[in-house]
Amino acid sequence: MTSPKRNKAKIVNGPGGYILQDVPHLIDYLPDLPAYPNPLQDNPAYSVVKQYFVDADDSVPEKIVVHKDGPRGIHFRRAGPRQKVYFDSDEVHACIVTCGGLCPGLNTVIREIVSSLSCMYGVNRILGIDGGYRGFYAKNTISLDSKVVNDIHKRGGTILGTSRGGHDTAKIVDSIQDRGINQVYIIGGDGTQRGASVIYEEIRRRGLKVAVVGIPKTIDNDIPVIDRSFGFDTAVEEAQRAINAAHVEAESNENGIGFVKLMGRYSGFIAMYATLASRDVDCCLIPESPFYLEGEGGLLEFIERRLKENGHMVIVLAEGAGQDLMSKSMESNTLEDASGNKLLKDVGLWLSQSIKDHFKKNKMEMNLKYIDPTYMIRAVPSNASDNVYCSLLAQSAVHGAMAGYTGYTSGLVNGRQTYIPYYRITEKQNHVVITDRMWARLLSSTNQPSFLGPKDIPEEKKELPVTPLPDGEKSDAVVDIPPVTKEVTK
Ligand SMILES: Nc1ncnc2c1ncn2[C@@H]1O[C@H](COP(=O)(O)OP(=O)(O)OP(=O)(O)O)[C@@H](O)[C@H]1O
Ligand SMILES: O=P(O)(O)OC[C@H]1O[C@](O)(CO)[C@@H](O)[C@@H]1O
Ligand SMILES: [Mg+2]
Repeated sequence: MTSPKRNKAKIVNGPGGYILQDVPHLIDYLPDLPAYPNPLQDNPAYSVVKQYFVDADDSVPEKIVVHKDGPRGIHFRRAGPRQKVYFDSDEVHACIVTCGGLCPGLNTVIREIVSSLSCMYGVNRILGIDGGYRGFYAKNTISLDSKVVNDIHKRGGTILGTSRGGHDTAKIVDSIQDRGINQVYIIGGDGTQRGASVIYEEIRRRGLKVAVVGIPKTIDNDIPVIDRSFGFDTAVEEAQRAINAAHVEAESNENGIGFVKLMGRYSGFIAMYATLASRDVDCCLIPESPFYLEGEGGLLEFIERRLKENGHMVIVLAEGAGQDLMSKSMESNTLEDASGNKLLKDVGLWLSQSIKDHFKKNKMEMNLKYIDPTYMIRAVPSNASDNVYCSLLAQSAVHGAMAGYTGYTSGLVNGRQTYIPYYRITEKQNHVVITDRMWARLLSSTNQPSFLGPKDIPEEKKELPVTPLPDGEKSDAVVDIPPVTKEVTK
């Protein structure tokens, strides 16, 4: 096996095309750090477990569908407790920060980081950073212990507060250094993980013994590599309530249309899964699948047809869908939020109005009810399945930091907890792949048009006799994990 160059991607190659995309360790740049036996070995809860510690060589494959003669492919380091730790419990001074938009489960992750540090590793100095990255240098900190966080998983939001913008690397690392913090847990989406990566680089440049750990958060499920993000199940489940209401309204009115807008700036996962779960949805519109309004095969023609057939219909729309269509008919929008994310226009209002105008013009009766539950969905506490997921994620994050790993995001890959190097998390976004089977499943469930002409389907898709393994995209592997949803009666 060969080792990588310092400070670059840590890649380990093995036989049969095995590749480990490893994460940094504090001893990569502080080679003389002492190690200690893991205090968990004396923890009565684990005394009965046969093999509690993770084997140093354990790794998890990125793709589990393989061809018999194919290479073994990319692997990630398996998360979990190690025999040796690189922090003495008394020496640990940890902090937790939450950044970006809200997401169900944030409080559960905070609670479990605190519990894991204090109950498993006997750590008693844990700080909460108030209000996102800028809280490191512009606000006071909050002391966290098991008592303070005891009930927080039952609440939505984040007890620490969050924000966009305000990432000043030098000021943040100065604050970490001045306060003597040596473990930094950063919970947030793609932007946050980019910020975490820069913080890690600066800490390494300064030669500090500080572990920087990311925990991926995104209600949109737009973070690549991982199976799904925490809070996503809850969001899909909560979306059912809005879709149910839309269905009731649509059914009770002549030519009723129930129209629901869900979150999903660039990725339509919530809309796709909420549609599949509900079975009441006639049409799902997501950013990845362009559509058009007028003419043969267009959305308006489909709506007319469905109303004639059924007398009512339900449409689910992700907020990022149809933005190009809207900007053709409105002034273009260059506004950004404090983090530099483009601010979207309300496609729901625009599309509802376009549908209303069309029916008015054609003198057809139609009753459209527009429901926008987006912030209500984001603000709920996480459901049972997400609570378990958040807890395991947080425990894995803590085990990794205690074992001296740094510069990684803790994440679930093919059902296993792993440590993923930042560059894999930040290099691209996870999108619904509309030429994959999952989107086809949705189309066959709603019977909506694909809005794709033959020219839009790549040549190789039409001709290949066998399915190639997806290359860069997580594709089926990402989307095949069904969210836990409440049963919905039609
Ligand atoms: N390239 C970057 N370098 C450093 N910091 C960044 C970068 N991109 C974003 N950040 C910081 O990360 C924080 C969160 O970013 P952002 O608002 O984009 O949300 P996010 O983490 O992507 O979450 P979500 O999109 O799910 O709401 C902000 O404080 C922002 O300043
Ligand atoms: O909280 P804000 O800034 O309004 O952000 C809303 C955006 O955040 C997200 O929920 C992602 O966190 C997107 O789905 C949505 O577009
Ligand atoms: Mg983001």
